[in-house]
Amino acid sequence: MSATTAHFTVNQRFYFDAAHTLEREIEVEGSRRIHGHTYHAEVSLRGPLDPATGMVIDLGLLRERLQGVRERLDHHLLDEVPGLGAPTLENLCLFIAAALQGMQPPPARVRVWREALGDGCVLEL
Ligand SMILES: Nc1nc2c(c(=O)[nH]1)N=C([C@H](O)[C@H](O)COP(=O)(O)OP(=O)(O)OP(=O)(O)O)CN2
Ligand SMILES: [Zn+2]
Repeated sequence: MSATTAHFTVNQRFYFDAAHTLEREIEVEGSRRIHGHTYHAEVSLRGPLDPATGMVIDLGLLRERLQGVRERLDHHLLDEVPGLGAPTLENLCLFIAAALQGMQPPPARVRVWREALGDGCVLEL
């Protein structure tokens, strides 16, 4: 396979601590009470190599964008974050993907998980 036709997937991770409430059909009381989680997120971008740079994208550029996303989530009450909707793992994946609109290459996968609970969500784009 030649370096000019190959596609690569590059990743960047970040984490944030946030509080939320959630309307659920089970564990109703505890979920309605404000409580917090440490969330982890990983974004994957997939694209060809730029032969001039030897990179799909400079990961520093992705880190800068993700820092902006992190600032909108870290130490926030997720219920109040504009554009998020119900503060679920699924909506966090969509929120992060939307915040990366216009990136080249575009995000191919966004994963959000809560390590302590062992639950997570993957958005394949
Ligand atoms: N499909 C989804 N299901 C659930 C989500 C979600 O985002 N997507 N989220 C939750 C809640 O966030 C919930 O807080 C997690 O609940 P639970 O597993 O009960 O964990 P605790 O908060 O009770 O964990 P502690 O052990 O107390 O830290 C549920 N479902
Ligand atoms: Zn929760």
